[in-house]
Amino acid sequence: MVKQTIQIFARVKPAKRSTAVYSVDHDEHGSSSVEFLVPRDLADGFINNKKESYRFRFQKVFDQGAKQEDIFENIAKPVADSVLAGYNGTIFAYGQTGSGKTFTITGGPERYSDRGIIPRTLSYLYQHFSKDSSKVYTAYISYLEIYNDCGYDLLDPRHEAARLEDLPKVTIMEDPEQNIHLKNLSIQQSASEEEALNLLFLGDTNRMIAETPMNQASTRSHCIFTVHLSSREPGSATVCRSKLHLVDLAGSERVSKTGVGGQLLTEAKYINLSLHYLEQVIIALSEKNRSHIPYRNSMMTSVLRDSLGGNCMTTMIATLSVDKRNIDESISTCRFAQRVALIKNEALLNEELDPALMILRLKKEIQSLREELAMVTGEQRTDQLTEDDFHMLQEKVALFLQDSDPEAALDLGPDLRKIQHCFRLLKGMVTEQQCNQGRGDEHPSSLHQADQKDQDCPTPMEMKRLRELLQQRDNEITILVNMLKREKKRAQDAVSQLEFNSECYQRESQSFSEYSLQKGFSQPDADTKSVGKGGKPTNETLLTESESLYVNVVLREVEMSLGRKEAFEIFRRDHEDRINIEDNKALLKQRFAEAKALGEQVNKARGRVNELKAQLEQRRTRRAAHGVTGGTADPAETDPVEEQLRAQIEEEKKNYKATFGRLKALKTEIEHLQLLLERAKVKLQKDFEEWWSEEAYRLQVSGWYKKEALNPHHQASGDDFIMSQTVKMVSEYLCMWVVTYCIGNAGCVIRRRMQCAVQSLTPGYTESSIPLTGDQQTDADILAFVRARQNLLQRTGSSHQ
Ligand SMILES: Nc1ncnc2c1ncn2[C@@H]1O[C@H](COP(=O)(O)OP(=O)(O)OP(=O)(O)O)[C@@H](O)[C@H]1O
Repeated sequence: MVKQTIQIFARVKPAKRSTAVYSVDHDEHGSSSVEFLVPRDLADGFINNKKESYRFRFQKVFDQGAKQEDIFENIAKPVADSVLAGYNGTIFAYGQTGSGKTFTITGGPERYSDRGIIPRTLSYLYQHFSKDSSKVYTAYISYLEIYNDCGYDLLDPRHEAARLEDLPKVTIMEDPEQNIHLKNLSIQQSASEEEALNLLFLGDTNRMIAETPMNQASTRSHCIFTVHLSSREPGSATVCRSKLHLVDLAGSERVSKTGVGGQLLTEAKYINLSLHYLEQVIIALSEKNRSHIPYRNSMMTSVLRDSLGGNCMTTMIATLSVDKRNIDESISTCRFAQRVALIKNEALLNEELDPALMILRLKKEIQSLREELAMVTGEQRTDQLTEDDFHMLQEKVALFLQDSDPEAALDLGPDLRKIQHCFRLLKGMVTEQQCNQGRGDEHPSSLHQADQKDQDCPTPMEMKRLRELLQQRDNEITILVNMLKREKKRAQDAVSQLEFNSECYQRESQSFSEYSLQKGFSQPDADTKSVGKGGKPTNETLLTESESLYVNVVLREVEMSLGRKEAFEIFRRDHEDRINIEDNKALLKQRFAEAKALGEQVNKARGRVNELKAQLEQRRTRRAAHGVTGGTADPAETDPVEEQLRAQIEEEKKNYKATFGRLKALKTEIEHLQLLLERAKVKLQKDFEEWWSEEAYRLQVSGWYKKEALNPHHQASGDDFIMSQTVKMVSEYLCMWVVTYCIGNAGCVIRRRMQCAVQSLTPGYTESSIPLTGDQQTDADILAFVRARQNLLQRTGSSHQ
């Protein structure tokens, strides 16, 4: 058992504005402290008015310049090591909103170097798994979000289709030993770093998708990313199980400071309540002689029960913002950390005997003892083996070769005939493999076969792994092909939808004019029929209005669909993340080129090794032949040429290994960049959808407004009404186009342009009342369009009279 207090660290977020006066000191024992100096006039609220200096001690304080790598090396790596050794570990980030919790735990969305604790820890764990061949490791992952004290599974694939509230809630169950179990939380196996990162990406994307302006889940929810690890030595029945929780808590600011109401206030209360319960648990734990710890008050404290005062090595990172206006919250965060530092945890090595493995082992032992006995007592059989026996033995040998367990045995019973047959089978396989290797030597790409013939020919375990890798790649290809097919279909659908919409538009315009002719709007007495006394519309007028509204809606949909694609292009161009996306794309391209160059280097090194090996082989054969034909050279004597060739081979091998290592690291970076780009794409799409529906709504409202304003035309002439409404609609449609095409070049915010367009269509506007963008070219375009529109209106008006 390891007794340890919770380790506390602080990280200061780089400040953009003027900062408060603070300093960070490191002492000779390796710990450090942060001191805030608060001038009297700034000290308000809960801060003691008389005190001006606040000093807090931490294991280490990371000032503004600290890199993500430093944070991982100093904070996360020791915890990951203890998790690998079989202890539970937790790292949680605590601090006010925007102080850098997510940046520290998950990382920034822009650069590869901004990867946070989770991706770096995953990388570290999987590297360890591949290096340590003394144990068999298995990793599972879960990702829980706690929002308004309800739990949600971030790895639930239904996230994309459903709202957060509609998803099944994760609930807490307790067994008689008071162990916590989470119902509805999936735990997914992850065989590689790539799979684990994909799960992290899936969870983060789900979290982002569930966000709405009213539900900024990332700020208001707690997230717990957990790696469930189990390890055992091959053949051993003792399993070591440990858990690593990486926790991003919700913002810790006080409700009064957030200045929110309604739904946000409810959320803020929940957050504060759960953080308040966390504080209560921490106070209770730091008090001596407290028997009851109120873990059950909130879901978060229940889930983290082991991490707080239990069987866990826990580390807290206090994230601090040193902007002047945030200083009180930073002091409050530090105070909280000081209390946390008093909590003692007792971490146990989580070893247990797996009963199933134990039974299996004992069964095997009994069986082999029986076989031994049969051999000793001479119970041998002499009749011939049947075809079925041969078949069964072949299968057994195949299974035996595939088994990754080095202690696996061929279970043949006390039957010499079977044992001998299996030996024959194995001999046949080895001979065949040697023949293949001989052939493979001639091929430059068979480095491993040729190069490591005598040292490291692939073991059955490696073969199995390669086979699985192949299978996985096949699956990935299938998924990608399906995705491509889907995308292609979607593109085709979009084109046919576009064609359909323009047809619709033409048809509707046509039917609209036919309809208006039928309804007699072009006849001079039409208005007397449709308008009742006092100018009030009769039922017939109302019917006409609802019909025209229908046409109006169709036209709007048409114009939206037609403009959507172009609008998306412009939206994308103007989006705040564009520069990052472009940078990442460029970086990805560069990395691909680097990877290609490294791949070529690897291949060259491989080729050179094979060439040198062939020379070595030739040299040996020549020397041997020379010895046989009675030459003078002594075969036992060392040959300097051979020595040199060997040295060159070693050198090339080193070169090959180093380049291959670099290529592998580059692959991880490329995969990460691809994930960053994918996430940026999802965000862009989501932002666009929001903006687009806002604009659609705005246009709808403006349509209603104009229809109301056009009501006097109903009374004057139905024909005028139809004409002017059609003109308005068509011009609005044109406006959308002009706005998206012409003005787009100016690079101004598209929202503003749409507002200009909508405002220019409202009755009673003048040229001078049109809001302009400030860009000369753009403003000239807007004014030219508005004038053209006025001319069109006047011309259609006069030709009508
Ligand atoms: N150490 C840092 N270096 C550079 N940028 C940082 C750092 N810490 C935070 N940021 C940036 O500050 C912004 C806010 O950080 P982050 O989202 O991590 O805060 P948070 O505490 O998780 O907030 P919330 O409670 O809303 O989730 C982000 O844009 C992030 O990239």
